[in-house]
Amino acid sequence: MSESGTSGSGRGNGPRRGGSGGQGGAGQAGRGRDGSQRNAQGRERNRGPQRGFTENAPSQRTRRADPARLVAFEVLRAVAAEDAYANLVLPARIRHHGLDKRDAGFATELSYGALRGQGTYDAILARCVDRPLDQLDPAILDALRIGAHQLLAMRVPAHAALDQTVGLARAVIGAGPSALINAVLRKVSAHTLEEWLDLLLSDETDETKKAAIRYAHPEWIVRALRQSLVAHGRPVSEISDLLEADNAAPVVNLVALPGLGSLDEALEGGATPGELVEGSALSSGGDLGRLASVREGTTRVQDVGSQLVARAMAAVALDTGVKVPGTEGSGVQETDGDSRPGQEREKPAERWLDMCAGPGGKAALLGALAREQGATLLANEPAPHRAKLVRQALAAVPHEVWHVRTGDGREVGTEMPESFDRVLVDAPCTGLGALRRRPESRWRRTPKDLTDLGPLQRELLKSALAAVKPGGVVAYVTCSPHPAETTAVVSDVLRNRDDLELLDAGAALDRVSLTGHLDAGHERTAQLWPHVHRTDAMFLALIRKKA
Ligand SMILES: C[S@@+](CC[C@H](N)C(=O)[O-])C[C@H]1O[C@@H](n2cnc3c(N)ncnc32)[C@H](O)[C@@H]1O
Repeated sequence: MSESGTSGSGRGNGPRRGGSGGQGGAGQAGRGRDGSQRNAQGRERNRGPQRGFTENAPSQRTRRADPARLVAFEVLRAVAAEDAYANLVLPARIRHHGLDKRDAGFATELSYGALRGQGTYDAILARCVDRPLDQLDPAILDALRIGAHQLLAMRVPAHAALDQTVGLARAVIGAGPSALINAVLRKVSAHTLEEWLDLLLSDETDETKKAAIRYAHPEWIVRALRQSLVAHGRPVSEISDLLEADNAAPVVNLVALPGLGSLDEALEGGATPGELVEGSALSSGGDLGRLASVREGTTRVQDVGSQLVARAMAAVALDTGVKVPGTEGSGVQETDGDSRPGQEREKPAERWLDMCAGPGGKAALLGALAREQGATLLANEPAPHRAKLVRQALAAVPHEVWHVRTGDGREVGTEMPESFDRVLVDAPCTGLGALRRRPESRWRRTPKDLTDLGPLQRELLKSALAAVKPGGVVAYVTCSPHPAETTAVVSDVLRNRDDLELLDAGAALDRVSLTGHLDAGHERTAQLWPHVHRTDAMFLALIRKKA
């Protein structure tokens, strides 16, 4: 453990309401660098004027960069300057600097929290800097964001947050800016996060602007998520819970590939059985590489929402032309014509297609399910490096079950018409339903992404509908709840087509869930939510081509 006050890390969250700023986490009592005592929640910090800063001038303070803070700073710099993804840069920087487990946790919390909370922190910093933030050197601004997150949302003693952030700036930006950083962070530390929010929001009447600052989301995303709640039949009053859920670090979910993997080792190691879908568990944290089944690839990290939609696609009834009266369109109650007693016929193996497979999370689960059901899977992905990841993901599934195609999904419908029994279109989307997973993405996305992706999403769905056999089912999935990429795509593509029927996706999800009542369905499509189901906001529509 470093001596730099990193022992007081909170959980991997963005800014939170509440004076202590921290919730959850180990919260052990400890002594800071200056010997000050912290209680179990680290609450000696955030006391405004009472806090005992060292009176040293910045030039007399720490001159070295604490490795955990340096990692966080490098992550923020790579995200801002190189358009990097934090979740890819962070592990590489942690390895490069050889951080131990605890410092790695601190660096994760600091970098993810500072990135998620950027909107709130920038609003606070703007009150503490004597010029517009965009006139600051971007590296200084990133150092200030790191300092603000420590001061306002982590259980780091204020003096350590200041001293170490100034030390970091001296080491990596230069001596000049350290006085500015010191002065600004002192101003930031004069209030708790809740006090800052009161100050910032006291004169604000616009509810969108208020939510944007309080929950650190761009205003357009606040509006988009409100619209999404309404479109999927949920009360708009849930918006605060949804925005707050985006700021919580997601628990790592595991899936044991059916028929191939086992969760025993994970459960013995402290994982908790998943409550929503069979074969899943909530990881107890730590290095998952310690689990042999994870190393083999038979147990994988996968959001429960992804597991549910993949299982629903694999389980939904195909239209074999034999109907049970009163169950038309349910997608779950029709009998399989081939399985009637006394009339058994050799059933040809089903062919499944995962049209947008990279990096292969759902393909691995579908491959395992296909093996169990005697089906085969074609996993398609146009980007060669992602197609390689799909092969790696599928490596644990016997090779005769699957094949990876590197190509454009829009061409599959014409190249392989009416060839597949089940098709998954996990369409490229804005990812507005997975903001908690990608801390920087909310600041990177723009409303234009929604309009740009629309034509591709429609073409992929049309291609899938051309590729599916009569009686077969297409699952259209996004990790976004926005109506422009969910319900609007489905209704546009289904318009004027009497050969297609929308199955009840909510019922199909219920059927593969452990609870049997997810309450995700609305007008025959289904939407999962981080604040309701603790999953990514996955959308599912199931479209069957009439036999
Ligand atoms: C949401 S991701 C799929 C995630 C994947 N199903 C999984 O569970 O790991 C969308 C994928 O679609 C791919 N994609 C983009 N354009 C495509 C196209 N024209 N045809 C097929 N796939 C495409 C992207 O490269 C990306 O890998």
